[in-house]
Amino acid sequence: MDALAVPADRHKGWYLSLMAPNTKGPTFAWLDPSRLYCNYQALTDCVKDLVSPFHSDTIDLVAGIDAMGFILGASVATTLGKGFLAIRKAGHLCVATQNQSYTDYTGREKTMEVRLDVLKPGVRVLLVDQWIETGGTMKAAIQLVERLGATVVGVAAVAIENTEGGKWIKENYKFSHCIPEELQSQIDRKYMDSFKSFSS
Ligand SMILES: O=P(O)(O)OC[C@H]1O[C@H](OP(=O)(O)OP(=O)(O)O)[C@H](O)[C@@H]1O
Ligand SMILES: Nc1ncnc2[nH]cnc12
Repeated sequence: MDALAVPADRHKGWYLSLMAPNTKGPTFAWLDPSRLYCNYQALTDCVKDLVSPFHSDTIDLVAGIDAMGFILGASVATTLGKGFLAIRKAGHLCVATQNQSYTDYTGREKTMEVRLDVLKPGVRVLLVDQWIETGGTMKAAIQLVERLGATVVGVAAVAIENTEGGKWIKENYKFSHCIPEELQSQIDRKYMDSFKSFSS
């Protein structure tokens, strides 16, 4: 599908067919949702789907995870009329931070960090990232927020894979994602049927 096209029938999750397949091998994530952000209607509908389960929740702040979680997180924050907090990969914040190490789908040990002067008891946070595969990244972000005494209201991502970690998040936190039930198995096998007709 043309990156900027908008179909007449915008069925649930229509924008997922804008995702590009990985052509670069196993050190990269397997699907590329960032192509859908190029399409204004796709990004708008995606963010609407992510916020919809949280309409009756009190949210003080949206936190997004470095790097692609910044795009969705900031869009979610402005849609909700809330501020945005960046959870960064370590080494970029020039202020006092709380750090958390974790392992993600690459199997490599990484560290993320968050500033100390925003999260505190009573602050209710919606965590946003682009994708949850092993759940290692999101679990580390949850730990960071909770170690500072703030509350995780919920977790939002374009997709939550049915891995052990993905299931743990779904069982323990309120969540939202954009994947219709009938497409979840394609997400879990990291190959969308729409890739068969994908042309860039
Ligand atoms: O559930 P996990 O196995 O922890 O993987 C999920 C993470 O992987 C991706 O980020 P990645 O670091 O690939 O890229 P980015 O910096 O471009 O967001 C994704 O956006 C999540 O942050
Ligand atoms: N399989 C995957 N597809 C897209 N983004 C990801 N981030 C982590 N794993 C991913």
